[in-house]
Parts: sequence; C-alpha cells; structure tokens
Amino acid sequence: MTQTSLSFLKGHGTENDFVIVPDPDNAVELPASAVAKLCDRRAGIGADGVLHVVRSAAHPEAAHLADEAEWFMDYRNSDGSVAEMCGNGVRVFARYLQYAGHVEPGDLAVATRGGVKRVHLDKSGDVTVSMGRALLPEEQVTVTVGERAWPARNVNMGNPHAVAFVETLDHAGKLLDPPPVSPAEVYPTGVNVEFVVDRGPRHVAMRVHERGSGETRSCGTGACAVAVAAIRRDGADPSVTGQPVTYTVDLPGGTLLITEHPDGQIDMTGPAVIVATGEFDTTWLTETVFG
Ligand SMILES: N[C@H](CCC[C@H](N)C(=O)O)C(=O)O
Repeated sequence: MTQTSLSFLKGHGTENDFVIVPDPDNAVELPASAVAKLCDRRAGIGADGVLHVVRSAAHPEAAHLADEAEWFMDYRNSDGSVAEMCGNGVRVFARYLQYAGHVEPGDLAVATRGGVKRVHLDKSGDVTVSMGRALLPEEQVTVTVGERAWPARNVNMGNPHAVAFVETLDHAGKLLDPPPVSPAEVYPTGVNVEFVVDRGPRHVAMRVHERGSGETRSCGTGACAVAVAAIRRDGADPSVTGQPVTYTVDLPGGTLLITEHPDGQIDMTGPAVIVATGEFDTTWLTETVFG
C-alpha cells in the first residue's frame, strides 16, 4: 500500500529523541530505509530512533503478549536496525499513550521485543520502568579507543552492552565510529558501548556509543548496564547485601535513577517529554520515504 499520509510526534527522554509513529493496526510498512530517512537530522525529522506504536494483537511479534500489554513498542534504531529494548523509548512510549488518551497516569504495561515492561507514569512527570534483570555473561571483553584499552563489563539488558570504567569521559574520544570491542564474536549483532567515571558515592557519569544510532545524549538500557556494573564493582550487590541500592547516572542529556533490588529487578526513573506533533508531507513521503 502506498503511504500517502502519516501523522507523527517527536519526543525525548533525557535527550534521547524519537519519532513516534502511531499505527494501532500495524498498517504502515516501515522498512529500514524508511526509518533511516525519518531519523535523518537534515533531510528528515531527525531522531535517535523510531517508536512505532502498534496494538500488540496486530503485530506478529507481540500478539502472544496482547493479554498482558495492549500496546507494543516496535523500536527501531536510526540506521533502521531493530533492537530488543530501548529504556528511554519505553518512557516516551508510555508518555505518548497518556498524551493520546489511551492510558491515565499510573501503572501500565508495554510489550517490547525484550518482553513486557511494567511502567509507572507519575503525575510529577517522571516515568519509572521495571527493566527486568540484567544478565552478566562471563566473557571478558576489551574496549579500545585509539592507544587506550580497558577491560569492560559484559551486561545484557535485553540488548547487549560493554561497560568500561575510564579515568575521564574525554578518553572516549569523538565516538564518531563504534569503538572496537574484542573479541568481536562476543557480540555477533553489535553492541552498545558505555564509558563511565565516578562523580561520588553511588553517583556516576557516562557517555555511550549506541549500536545502530551512534553517540546519543542518553541510553536508558545503557544507564542500567552502567549501574549494574558499578554496583558489582563497589560490592553493593543487593542479592548479597539484601538491600536495594540506587545509583544516580548522569548522561550528557540528563540524569536517570537506577535501582537494583535484592531479587535482581532493576527500576529506571526519568523524564519523558512530547515535544511536537505533525503530519508528513505527502510528496516527501511517497517520493522519499516510501518511494
Ligand atoms: N541502540 C540500542 C537500542 C536503544 C537503546 C537506548 N536508546 C535506550 O534508551 O535503551 C541497541 O541497538 O541495543
């Protein structure tokens, strides 16, 4: 079907920004090439990714989750690639559902490729997502930038991360290309790479090169991976201490609070903002995006 009209919204969570495409019946084909054009910061709207908003029952990858979560976040990176999970994206997705009148503030569930996520939309404007448990694969990996290399913690939040503790965030360099991670075979589908420094007790700051999007101002799953790695480095593992622990994670685009509970569940809290609504130009859509 030729797409001749399409509404969209723009939103962000700690400046990780998204084009939101409401499409309850999953009628809009979004090939990778179309996503890349929508995300192009010069010739398109511009974003780190697309949140395709689809009723779970209407999407083959989410129909089995429809009883648990009415809506499915079909997330795409700005290069058009599909990722299992997007933490900032879930907060913005939930904010969109409220903006569109589909949900009231309070508790809701969102289906993702990384499973169903429980979300709390607070009247304060903050959004808390239960991100599930981190997996900590044993393989040790190394991250290299120029002449420097660091051992990195391998953390999976539904999507893969390599977390390197560095002396200064400047050591991450310009991050124009994916920092080499070895052995590369550990991450056959690529990896999100985080660089972390300490700011104080249970307080870190990070930069991230995201798989499929490049350096972003914020990465929700990355902030969770960083907090989990720091918690273990600091001997504060809640499964050992029996106490939940919260780390403050500063990112270039804002701050996220990450809490890990004794049962391993991780909560992420931060803002989510709808910036604008719009309608794509018919000619641009048919000739450029879907042509
Ligand atoms: N680039 C990531 C997906 C988006 C993650 C990030 N934007 C977040 O907020 O978690 C990946 O390919 O795994």
